[in-house]
Amino acid sequence: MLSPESSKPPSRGEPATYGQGSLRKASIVLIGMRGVGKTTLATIAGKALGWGIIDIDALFEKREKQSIAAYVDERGWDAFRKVESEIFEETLRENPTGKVIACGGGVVELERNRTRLKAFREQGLVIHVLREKNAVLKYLRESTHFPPYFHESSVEAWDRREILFRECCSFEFVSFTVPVPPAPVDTVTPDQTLALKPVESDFFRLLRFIHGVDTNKVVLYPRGHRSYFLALTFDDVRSAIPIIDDISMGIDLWELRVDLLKSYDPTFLAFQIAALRHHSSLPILFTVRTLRQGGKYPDLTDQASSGALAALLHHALRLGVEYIDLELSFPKDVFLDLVAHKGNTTIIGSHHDWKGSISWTGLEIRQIYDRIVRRGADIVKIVNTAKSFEDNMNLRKFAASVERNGTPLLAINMGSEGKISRVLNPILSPVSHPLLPNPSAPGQISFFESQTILHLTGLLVPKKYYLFGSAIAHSMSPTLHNTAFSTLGLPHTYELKDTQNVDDLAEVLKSASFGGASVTIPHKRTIMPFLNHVSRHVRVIGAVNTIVPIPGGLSGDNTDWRAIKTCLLRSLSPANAVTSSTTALVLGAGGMARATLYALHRIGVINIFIHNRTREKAQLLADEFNKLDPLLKISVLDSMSVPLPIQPPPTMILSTIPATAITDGTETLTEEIDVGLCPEHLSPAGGRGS
Ligand SMILES: Nc1ncnc2c1ncn2[C@@H]1O[C@H](COP(=O)(O)OP(=O)(O)O)[C@@H](O)[C@H]1O
Ligand SMILES: O=C(O)C1=C[C@@H](OP(=O)(O)O)[C@@H](O)[C@H](O)C1
Repeated sequence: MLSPESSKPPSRGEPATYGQGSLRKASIVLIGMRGVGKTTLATIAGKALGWGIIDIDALFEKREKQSIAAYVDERGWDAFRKVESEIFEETLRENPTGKVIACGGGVVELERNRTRLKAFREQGLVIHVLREKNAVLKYLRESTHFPPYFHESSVEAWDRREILFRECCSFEFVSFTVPVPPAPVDTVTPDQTLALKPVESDFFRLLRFIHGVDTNKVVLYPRGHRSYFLALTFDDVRSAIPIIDDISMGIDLWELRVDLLKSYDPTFLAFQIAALRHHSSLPILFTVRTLRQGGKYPDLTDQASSGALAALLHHALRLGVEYIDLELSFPKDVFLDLVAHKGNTTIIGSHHDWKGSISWTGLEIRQIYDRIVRRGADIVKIVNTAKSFEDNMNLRKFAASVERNGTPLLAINMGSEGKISRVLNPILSPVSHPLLPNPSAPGQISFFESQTILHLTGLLVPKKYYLFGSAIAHSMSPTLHNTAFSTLGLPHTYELKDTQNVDDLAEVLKSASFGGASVTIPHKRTIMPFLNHVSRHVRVIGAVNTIVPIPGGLSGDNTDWRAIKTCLLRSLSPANAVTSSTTALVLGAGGMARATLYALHRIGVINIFIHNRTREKAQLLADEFNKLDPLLKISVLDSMSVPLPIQPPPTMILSTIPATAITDGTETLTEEIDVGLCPEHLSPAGGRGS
């Protein structure tokens, strides 16, 4: 979101894959069945966090100077468990912070270990790792290094232990099986970590959420924009995966209607949530509706059924869902207990009235709102049923009356006469999609329909968006943006504004219909005097590529560096995670090179070489950035045909020069430059120095 920002220079040293902020150092303990990938995940996470990695199985073998299989064969399981427990206890005691600890699969067999894990959970993180049963059992069948269990099969041990892992953990993580190149037992090779990149990215999403570094929440009321969620009404969420790109268009959040799923088994649910997360970055709302509430979950009739619901909702917290919906009619103790343990999960307290027996103008509706607030919900959701069109007006008046209360309200009317209330509701409006099996509530409309109504009723004003630049006829931006607008039902347009003279843009910038612009050469710097604010990134990079009108004027930002940063982080494996010896090579010393240096600085790369046709320009740029942060060591590389003067070879090589010449038909604006790379720059070890 663009906003006027302070002139404070951004700090460096952002961990390469984790993000900045309140990085808590409490150690992470990984538990789970044999072969699910605890050691592998500990290696990936430890490297990316820059934390120590401890594998308890490896410690055992080191201490006993014998393989676990040989030890168990010689002295039996009880003797093994005794020593394992001592090592486990010692490891947890001595490493409360800064370590990722992989436990042996049988650690939960002893009650004292389980008690220890539960105690550890209070100060650190105990994460239960899961993987597809078939894939793990296949691995176990093929592996020869495990001692056999005496009294049961792997499957029996699995089913029995799963309950114990769940009982002892703070969170659960599904490590989906990806094809990995083979490696010796209990080792994780660089090629494997690269193949396991999707696992790393799933795991860090969970970690960022748990630690509050990025809780992936929908921004409510961002400058008048509305937010939407789509209720997934499948009995198995994997049915949504092939259409996920289509159905996610325009929405901010998934609602997983858990009551409609074909099973409420905790492992099935863990895989359902993980599958959705694996394919979409949108946050998830976990909703359970009972039969009486219009859903499919059995009605609560006694203590046992309330207990089962409470367990299901607690499981949602364990899965780290971003939002949970709690009905006001759920037992009060269940509601309050969930609120007390919510961590970074947002609680939506909801009330549904299928008959429309409560009026929006009476006292009772206010009492319902207040009761939900008193229970500790973060957002109140009241769904009534419209009997007349006027009920929608009364709803909006009620919403206005509680607006200053502080707890956001999502209020809609069901039924055909209530449709307009769905359009007018500003936050988290439930929408349907034609590709879904059926709407989750009567009167639900799609995102596209909602935008069309907003436009036709004058509530969504058409805006004009532009690309400012010269010789831009080839740009794909109009096609991209206009396709998005028409697909989403938005009335806006995006067009090219092709000019060499920046003053030609003044009129467009002042026009009431101006919605925003992308900026390219030659205006990235010269546009700045026309703007009221520029972001702190722009101040360092010295170029604007995005203009957004905000209250109080025009704001300029630079998103080039973000794209470069994202691209780099996506391709860095934990094996070549950024350290103080990581080196980067940048070609070119123009505007894009500035954004590149900035992106490198933000991910913590301090050793940078710049090569440029004109040496002086590269030197000026290096000097300027070196002054920004004394830790930076940027130097000029005179020739591309010699190796870098320091080892290891560059982990990243970034070209900021045009791949082809750019002309405007008459004049060559930039030439095509052929840069030959020295073979030593392209180390087969990818900058890992080996
Ligand atoms: N997500 C995954 N996809 C594919 N293979 C995996 C995954 N996670 C782990 N593996 C592989 O499974 C095997 C067991 O992993 P390991 O980390 O040793 O498990 P654990 O420590 O839980 O016994 C290794 O061969 C590893 O490469
Ligand atoms: O399941 C078990 O009882 C065991 C699992 C192994 O650990 P991993 O799960 O780390 O492979 C290892 O501790 C030992 O073979 C016992």
